[in-house]
Amino acid sequence: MSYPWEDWDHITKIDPDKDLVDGETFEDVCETGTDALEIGGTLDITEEKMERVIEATAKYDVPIYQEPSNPGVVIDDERLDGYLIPTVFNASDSFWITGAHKEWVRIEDGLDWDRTHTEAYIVMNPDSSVAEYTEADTDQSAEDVASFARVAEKMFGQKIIYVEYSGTYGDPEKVAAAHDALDDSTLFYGGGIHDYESAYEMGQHSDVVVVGNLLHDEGVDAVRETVEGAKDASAELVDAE
Ligand SMILES: CC(C)=CCC/C(C)=C/CC/C(C)=C/CC/C(C)=C/COP(=O)(O)OP(=O)(O)O
Ligand SMILES: O=P(O)(O)OC[C@@H](O)CO
Ligand SMILES: [Mg+2]
Repeated sequence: MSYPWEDWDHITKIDPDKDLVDGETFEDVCETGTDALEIGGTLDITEEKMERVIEATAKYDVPIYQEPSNPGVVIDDERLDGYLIPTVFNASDSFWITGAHKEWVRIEDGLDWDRTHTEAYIVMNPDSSVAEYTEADTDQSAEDVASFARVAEKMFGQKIIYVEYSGTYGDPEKVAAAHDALDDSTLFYGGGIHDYESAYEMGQHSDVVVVGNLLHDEGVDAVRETVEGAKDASAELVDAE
């Protein structure tokens, strides 16, 4: 079976609680060359805010996925290509590993399993709200990160492994260790990507780079540069094979 993210190099993560830069539109976001949009954030996500982003982005060619931060914010909307449901492998509170998922499945009947996929997060920035929220143990060496990645792929069948440094640029050595540990699963990297160089570097050590804050802080021109960095790194990896 093949999955859409196997062809992606770059994702733009849109926080429905934050605005775009003045004068920019969601059409501009869709024209950056990014391969997919992930809509979600940790704080203050409401149904109205989610719907507003879906409404504004669904008409373009770029696939859109919701990434819910808790079961209460999932939107049932045919225009979404699917749902990317996090599970945090290094959370201390099991609610963020399987508990929230159990609650979700218990309250929702008729989940669309064909459009529902999981992302195995390894949360690495202790100062991020996602680390606090999930009580993640971020003190992980490169070997630890690689081992989590391998466990996620081989023992838990995860198709997407996500090394998450949300808000800060990560350690390329740890990201590379996760990448090397995987056979077929797709490695997402996110955190602090802010220009061509940073996207290019992490693009060399992962399959897909995820860009979040930059869109809301700097805007679409900056995001476009990161698309170029990620695409150039990916093209080189393909050439090297
Ligand atoms: C079962 C369902 C439907 C949901 C559970 C989902 C889980 C386990 C969520 C855990 C938290 C998580 C990994 C959320 C994903 C989104 C994310 C990392 C957002 C980053 O949040 P920001 O609001 O940008 O905050 P920081 O950058 O400060 O971390
Ligand atoms: O906001 P940034 O630091 O780009 O991080 C992107 C993403 O991994 C957040 O979940
Ligand atoms: Mg963030």
